[in-house]
Amino acid sequence: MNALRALLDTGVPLVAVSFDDQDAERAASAAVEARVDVAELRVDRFRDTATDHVLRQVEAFRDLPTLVTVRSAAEGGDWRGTEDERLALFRAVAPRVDAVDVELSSRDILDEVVIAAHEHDALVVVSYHNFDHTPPLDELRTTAKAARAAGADIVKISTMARSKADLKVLTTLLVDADVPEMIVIGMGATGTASRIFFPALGSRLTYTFMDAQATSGQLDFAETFALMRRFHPDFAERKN
Ligand SMILES: O=C1C[C@@](O)(C(=O)O)C[C@@H](O)[C@@H]1O
Repeated sequence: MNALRALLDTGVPLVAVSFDDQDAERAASAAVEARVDVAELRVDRFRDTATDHVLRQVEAFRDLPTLVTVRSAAEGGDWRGTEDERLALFRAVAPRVDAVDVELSSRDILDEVVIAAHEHDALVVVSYHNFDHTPPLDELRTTAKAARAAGADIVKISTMARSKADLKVLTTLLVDADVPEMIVIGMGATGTASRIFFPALGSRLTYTFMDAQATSGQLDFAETFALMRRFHPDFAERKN
């Protein structure tokens, strides 16, 4: 059974920590010790993206559910290789991870990534990021539906929240979701509340960091863990 799916099936909100490839064995044992739910490996931030190296990093996190992200530059990531190389990496990790995250805008490889992941029972997060602003609700709904239609097991929408109105748009998107599984994140300082409170409205995963902050508005793991315990009784119970 896919370990991430089993966790999602409990319905309890999950906390992910994003990692690069620095000292993976140490980072992985710290994550297990801290009771992290999901390790997001940000392969686009690795110093080395050779397949063997990437597979060794994945192996280092074997005791945790793993989610591999190779974020395109177009959506704020550090990937500088070709789309063929990116697809090859997704194919190489698919048999060894619980999930992959691929952007809806990565049209040239999206279908192939979904096929490769599903062939190996890995879940697919189809994502949309907007580091500039939060688009209107209708537009986000269309994006979420397109992500679902593309084969997403989980649709992730992450946009820069600059106002309460933006948070309202994201809240409505999440609450009135007509796609089943969603992760919704408001980035930036105004969005920070969403990282703790959207899980109460059904957002499945909140992202944190242990070493270096990955995105503006993120809280570190320790603070997130404490706040999640404080505001989510089911989370507190699972982490007792
Ligand atoms: O897309 C997301 C969410 C994120 O950007 C955040 O704002 O927490 C962090 C990324 O690592 C992850 O892939």
